[in-house]
Amino acid sequence: MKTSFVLPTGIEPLTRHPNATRPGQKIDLHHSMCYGCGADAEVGLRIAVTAGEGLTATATMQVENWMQGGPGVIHGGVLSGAFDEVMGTVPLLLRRPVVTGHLAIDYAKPIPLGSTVHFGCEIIGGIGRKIYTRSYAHLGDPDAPVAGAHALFIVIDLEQHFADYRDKAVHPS
Ligand SMILES: CCCCCCCCCCCCCCCC(=O)SCCNC(=O)CCNC(=O)[C@H](O)C(C)(C)COP(=O)(O)OP(=O)(O)OC[C@H]1O[C@@H](n2cnc3c(N)ncnc32)[C@H](O)[C@@H]1OP(=O)(O)O
Repeated sequence: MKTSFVLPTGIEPLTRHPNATRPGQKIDLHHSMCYGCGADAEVGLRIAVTAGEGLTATATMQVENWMQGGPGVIHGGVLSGAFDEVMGTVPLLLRRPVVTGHLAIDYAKPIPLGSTVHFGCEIIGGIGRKIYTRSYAHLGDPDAPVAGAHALFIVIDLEQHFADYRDKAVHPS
């Protein structure tokens, strides 16, 4: 798939944490009100990410009517959010919390409402606190991708990063 994302030189391989979620199990360490994965979010993508071998994962998302952009197809921003969620979850296999620094999406085909989008994702490697990932999406045939993505995630101190915002957090009612 065509992309203009350029990976920097000097990316080092990274290693799965020994206590990481086992292959085949859902990576389930985020909160229930998350727009990307939360079951209690008022509006959300409800993406389930499953750990794969090594530093890989898979995920699925149902394309619902509220996700419409162009007539009959998913909005590009919704797909972008889905890639962000999938790729942002995979660094948990390193047991390192991250936030998105840079996200790049390549749209290859329109995705119809009612589809199930399947995602594959892997961690390419890292440099210091920077973790690079890539992902692709298909509608059932992995040899026919409909979109791809690359991202840079930055490892954060979870407590410190959200310290000024926790009083604004929304909780399940
Ligand atoms: C929801 C979150 C929960 C997370 C916890 C639990 C995780 C559970 C999984 C859940 C899955 C969620 C998946 C969704 C994830 C989001 O959507 S997160 C929300 C969107 N992202 C944000 O809000 C981040 C906002 N930005 C920031 O807070 C700050 O810019 C950052 C990213 C923390 C970096 O700030 P900093 O710590 O001061 O570090 P800084 O020195 O600026 O940057 C570090 C390095 O990255 C480089 N860098 C930073 N930005 C860029 C860039 N855009 N391009 C290139 N290089 C960059 C810098 O140049 C620097 O490089 P070196 O000098 O080390 O070579």
